[in-house]
Amino acid sequence: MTEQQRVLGFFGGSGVYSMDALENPQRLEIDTPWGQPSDALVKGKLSGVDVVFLARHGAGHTLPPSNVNYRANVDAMKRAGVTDLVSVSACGSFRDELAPGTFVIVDQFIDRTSAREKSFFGPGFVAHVSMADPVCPALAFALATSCAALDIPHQRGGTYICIDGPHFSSRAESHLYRSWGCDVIGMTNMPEAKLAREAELPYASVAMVTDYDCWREHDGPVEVGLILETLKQNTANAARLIADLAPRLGATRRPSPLGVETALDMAVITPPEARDPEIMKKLDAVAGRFLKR
Ligand SMILES: CSC[C@H]1O[C@H](OP(=O)(O)O)[C@H](O)[C@@H]1O
Ligand SMILES: Nc1ncnc2[nH]cnc12
Repeated sequence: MTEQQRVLGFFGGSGVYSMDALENPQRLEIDTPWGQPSDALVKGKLSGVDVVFLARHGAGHTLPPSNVNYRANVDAMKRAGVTDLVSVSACGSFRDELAPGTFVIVDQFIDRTSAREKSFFGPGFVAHVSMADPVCPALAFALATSCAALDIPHQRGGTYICIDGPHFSSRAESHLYRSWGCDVIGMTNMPEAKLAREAELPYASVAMVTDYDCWREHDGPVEVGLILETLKQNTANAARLIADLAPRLGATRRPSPLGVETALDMAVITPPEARDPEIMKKLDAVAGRFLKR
């Protein structure tokens, strides 16, 4: 694959419900075979780069993490022509040095969610994509470089554990996740990152620390009120980060170093004659390239 036009997709998490800097914003009401995405997508330009934005929880934050239709969101991004996906998320921290306000450029995930649809595939079309390296290093590098250029406190790399929520963790769980080597905790990046890989979309996540979860001996429990205070500062930095990231990545792109754009070539196991035609119809966007080969 040679150079192609970039369309940079953003999932805005808690506190990031719009992208005011978008030039010529257009609302895209996209229906998908998996249901409705969280809201209308908004397409526009940032410094000459095509950008599509979607508020993950809806513009009024009406969807709890397990009710977000992750399949519809990723499928809608693909239908909107997105080529690269970046998540901007709030998270709790498991390390003293990752204080509220720090941005972690995640490179690994642990998926502890269960109450969610996790795959576009199933009976009639079986595929096993690799999640060994779930994050696109080129997107992660650009995010970290932007944070450095903007003096946003950040860490390159980190493991994000994803829980169902909506409850925050117990102290015992918080200690357990720390003992597993997790850096941050949130409720949304899984199965989003898995679905992005199935849809052959390079994915990266910036996890913005809002709190220390509840593992620190003398700290009280996590509370949404305290999180919202930190979110305001994080949201302002998220806007600066996005404004810097778009021109840094540029209007054209090269394939991800991980070969994400052809991930299905190595993953699909069901031969054409055994595939269920009904499922194939639903896969017209996410597996469009693979099915047309
Ligand atoms: C408001 S704190 C809990 C909430 O915030 C995070 O969401 P997102 O990743 O979309 O920013 C976290 O995962 C929870 O869903
Ligand atoms: N402590 C925490 N646990 C899970 N999700 C979060 N989002 C922000 N803070 C969080």
